[in-house]
Amino acid sequence: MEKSRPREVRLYLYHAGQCDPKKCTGKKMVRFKLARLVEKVNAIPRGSILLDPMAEKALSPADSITKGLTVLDCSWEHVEAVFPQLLVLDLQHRALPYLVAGNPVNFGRPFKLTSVEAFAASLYILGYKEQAASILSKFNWGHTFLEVNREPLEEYSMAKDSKEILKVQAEYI
Ligand SMILES: C[S@@+](CC[C@H](N)C(=O)[O-])C[C@H]1O[C@@H](n2cnc3c(N)ncnc32)[C@H](O)[C@@H]1O
Repeated sequence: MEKSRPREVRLYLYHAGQCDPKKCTGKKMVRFKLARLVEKVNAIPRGSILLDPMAEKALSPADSITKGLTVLDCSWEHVEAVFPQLLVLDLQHRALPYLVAGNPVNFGRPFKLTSVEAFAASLYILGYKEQAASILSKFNWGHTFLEVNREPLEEYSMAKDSKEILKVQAEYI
């Protein structure tokens, strides 16, 4: 029997305190109660998907999101040091496939997404398109992310598994 699908995905933000909280998209999501702030690394829900730009496996519709989705909001300068430390925890590390930033600071830059963009891309790929649009709607540039990535996002959301995601990605790189 098919597992029941939650109506919305639970979103968790672990904030490493390395960026300006006024500009941080993750902190803004927490203020709007769109994501729950996790204060300690050990409090990240076990079994949840951790969006890790260095992960070997790509996120795909085959992933189970029943335990939720976690973004680690840290400075890009520290990504290579921070993520490997979390490999000891029971989390599903997943990288997002090729997508470009839609925010005005890094517009058009591939792979390096803000926290809200990473959440929205994941939700879209996992079939939670309304929730993706809803979290982006709190940012005046948010709709741009979906507009510039609509085609790959649609294709990724129809992929069977991580291998198929990589095949689709190859069309765009
Ligand atoms: C490095 S932080 C920077 C956040 C930025 N300070 C902000 O205001 O949104 C962005 C986080 O989003 C997730 N993320 C971004 N791009 C990603 C990718 N290509 N694959 C997987 N996760 C990604 C990761 O959890 C990453 O640590």
